[in-house]
Amino acid sequence: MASSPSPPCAEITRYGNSKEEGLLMIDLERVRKSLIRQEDSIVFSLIERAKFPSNSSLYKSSSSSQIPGFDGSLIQYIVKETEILHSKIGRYESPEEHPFFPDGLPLPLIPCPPKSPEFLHGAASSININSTIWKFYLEELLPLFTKQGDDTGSYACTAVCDLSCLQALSRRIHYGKFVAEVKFRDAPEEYGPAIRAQDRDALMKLLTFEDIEEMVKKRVAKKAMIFSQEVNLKEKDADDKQQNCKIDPSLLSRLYGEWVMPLTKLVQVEYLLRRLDK
Ligand SMILES: O=C(O)C(=O)C[C@]1(C(=O)O)C=C[C@@H](O)C=C1
Repeated sequence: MASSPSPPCAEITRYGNSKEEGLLMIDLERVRKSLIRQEDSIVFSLIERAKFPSNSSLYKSSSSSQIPGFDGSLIQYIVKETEILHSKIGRYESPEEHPFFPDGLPLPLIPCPPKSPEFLHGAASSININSTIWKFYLEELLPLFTKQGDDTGSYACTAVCDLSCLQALSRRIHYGKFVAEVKFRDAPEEYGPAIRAQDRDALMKLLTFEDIEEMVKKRVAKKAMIFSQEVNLKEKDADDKQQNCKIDPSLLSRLYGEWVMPLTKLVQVEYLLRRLDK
């Protein structure tokens, strides 16, 4: 009975025989499953980025001086140009995707499937915190999990890895919109008064589950350890596995505890504040 979703959301399935009766089925368990799956992409993309040194010149304006007519760093150039291409093929028609440089993006050149009933409130499209994600990634995260060094020969590959990391983090953090919508639908009588009072603190309290956050932090650290092991056919002991990690597992739990979950919650609050807008 399930037909493919439209716009192309990876995780949301539309049920029903016709467009009119189609219902978007999504619950907290399903949303959390998606967040768990997205952890894999984040951990893998960070492992890939950690192969290269910090390459800090890549993030300075001078790095793109040879590109005519472009004012910005090489990483900005690569992300901007990639987003132009992705926009032409309809990537940003999906409510799960958010560009880092939204101004002046071209419309899709290929036909996008007709829109099914929106799951999110219309105000969702006005929420994009990628400028905050960009800043924390470049200024706080990169110095933590890359080794100091400059290798001009690897700039392009480094930037491509940065792009994957940024996109994976952005998708996960903005997924807070879906989490918030599900929570609101589950308990409108609890969220309604806080929304009408525009009470950020009350909303934050309502949507926070500390036990889940602890579990998430432990799980991502474990994933970092497992995914970044050298796979060896000979059995290794646990200490050995820990030492050979390509990325420090405790960094992953710190990343989630200090940035990923707080920013996901910020997106949830921003969304809920607008949830009853007409
Ligand atoms: O699972 C939830 O309920 C969420 O809102 C997601 C999330 C997270 O970002 O992982 C955020 C807030 C909660 O405190 C727990 C976890």
